[in-house]
Amino acid sequence: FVLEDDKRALLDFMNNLAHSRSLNWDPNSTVCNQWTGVTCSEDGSRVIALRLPGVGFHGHIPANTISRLSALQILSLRSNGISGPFPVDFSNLKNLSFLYLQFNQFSGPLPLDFSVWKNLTIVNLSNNRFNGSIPGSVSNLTHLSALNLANNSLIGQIPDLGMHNLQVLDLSNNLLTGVVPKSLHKFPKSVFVGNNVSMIYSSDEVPIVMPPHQPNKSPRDDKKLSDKALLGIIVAVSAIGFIGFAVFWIICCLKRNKGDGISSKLEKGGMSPEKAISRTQDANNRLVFFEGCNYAFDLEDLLRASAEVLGKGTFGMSYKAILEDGTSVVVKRLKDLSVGKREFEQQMGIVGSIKHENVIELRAYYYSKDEKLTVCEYYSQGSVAAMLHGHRGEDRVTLTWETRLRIAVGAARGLARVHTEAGMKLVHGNIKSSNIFLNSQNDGCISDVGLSSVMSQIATPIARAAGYRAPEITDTRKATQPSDVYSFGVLLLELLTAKSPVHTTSGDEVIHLVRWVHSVVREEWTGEVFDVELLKYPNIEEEMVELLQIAMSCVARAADQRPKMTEVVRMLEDVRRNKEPENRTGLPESSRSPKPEKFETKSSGI
Ligand SMILES: Nc1ncnc2c1ncn2[C@@H]1O[C@H](COP(=O)(O)OP(=O)(O)OP(=O)(O)O)[C@@H](O)[C@H]1O
Repeated sequence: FVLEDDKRALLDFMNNLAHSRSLNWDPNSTVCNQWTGVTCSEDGSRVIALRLPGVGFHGHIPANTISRLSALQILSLRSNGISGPFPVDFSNLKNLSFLYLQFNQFSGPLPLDFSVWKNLTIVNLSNNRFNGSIPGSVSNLTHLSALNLANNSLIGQIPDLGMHNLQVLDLSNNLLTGVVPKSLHKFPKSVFVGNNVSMIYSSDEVPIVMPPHQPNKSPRDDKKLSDKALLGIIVAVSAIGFIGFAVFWIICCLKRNKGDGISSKLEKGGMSPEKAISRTQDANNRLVFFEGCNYAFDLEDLLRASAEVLGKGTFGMSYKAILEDGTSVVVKRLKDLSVGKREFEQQMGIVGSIKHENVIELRAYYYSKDEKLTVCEYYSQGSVAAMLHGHRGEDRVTLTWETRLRIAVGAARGLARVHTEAGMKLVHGNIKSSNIFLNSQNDGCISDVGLSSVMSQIATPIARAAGYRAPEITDTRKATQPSDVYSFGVLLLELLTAKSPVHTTSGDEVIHLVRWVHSVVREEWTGEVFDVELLKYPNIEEEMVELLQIAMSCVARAADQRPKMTEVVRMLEDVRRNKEPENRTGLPESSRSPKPEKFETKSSGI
């Protein structure tokens, strides 16, 4: 077997199973490093893990596809809509250790002979429509540490699953009958709840009958229930599910030893475990992905991903989450939305449709009563704010003039693109250096598009945000395209001066960057404005002055005197064009704006 065979098996699988989100499995690219959800062995010779949760697969798993990946150790097809029987040919996957098929629509009996998978460690087949009995062969799996068969329609007696390593078990909400084997009495009662089984305790020999089975509820059934009853059921099922899931995932996380999950981080943020889990259990509240998103994850992935707090922003906490397949994403937890679900979805729909190299793509969002999340890619170089104002020690990398120009031009192009959306009406509303990142070409790109208009008014303006706000803006939700231009002008000043929009001097004097630049320029000490770090670059003075002029036109006090973003892009490209021979916009030489003879500012009245 060689990797080429595995590649063909994967392509056969993808091409023969319908899926609603596209996978970046280009036959001409390298399987091991580029294909979403695929992990290879260290020597790159075989595929050892396939993780494709939440890809929108539906239909039966095509025969003789995945089963050809004979070196496969991890298979995760969770949270799809896969139907049909458990694939018989999976018995060829002799090295399988982790099998996650939960939240699908598999039906029919479980495989009779589990002993073919000698290495199986974690099996999760919960939330499907499996029926028939639990095969006794499961007890031959000596490595098995977690088995979740909850929320199926399994019948018959529970076999003696007293394997030494089994630490997590969930058989709840099936149609099981009879007496729970003694070897399983070490597990909590919640493991068996929702069946018709009894437990005989050796101490008093009194049978305890477990509550009867509650059939799985589909969203269609839910409609028949009153809101109160529904709430009750959700809370009850959630609480039961939580215990099983929590223990199950704790084991997984401990095994992977990857640190705190985002779920716990969210809970620390003030949400009760029941509420947190009711989110994961509610099939209607799925992450909404945008077209072209190659990510293969679902809410469950996010909640259990290893997470790190990035910081608290104006609209809530941001977390970096590392998913099962190693992808890093940023999850922003939005607090205090000012709009309802429909308006939020509409706005996210507009933002998610923007595909531009200078706009950080919104990959997915999530909306429920308790939680509103947005998901975008993680930019490892950090924000422009961190680059400009972060650690100034010896190991600090200074932003070169070339980089600053690339940031300015890129961010301007991104913002100009945003302004063309929603019938030329979309507003960013929160342009600032902590929302600007560097893309793979080291060009600036902007994040947090369109959030300000769906969030509540910020009661007490945060000083760092206030420095970017146009003078006419009193309500943060009512930002306009001209006010975005003002904020962009402040960003340009920040790039030129390396000073924060509002900062204090050593004598505790509060300095407002725009006013300070105005006063310095008015006194004709223009040279004093620029970051001292820039002075080491030869022959850039003229360009710096040009950039300063553009910045000053953007921060004009009167909104109608500010240029449009398309104009700003053109002016910035002209500055850059002087550095590069190639013509970036294709504009003829004659249409470029003339270079200033002498630095002049438009009267801004500040
Ligand atoms: N996509 C991303 N990649 C890397 N870091 C990010 C990303 N998005 C946000 N961050 C970082 O996470 C931290 C918190 O971001 P967040 O956007 O919540 O707050 P902010 O930018 O400080 O303020 P605001 O909410 O007003 O935008 C910031 O340091 C920000 O630079």
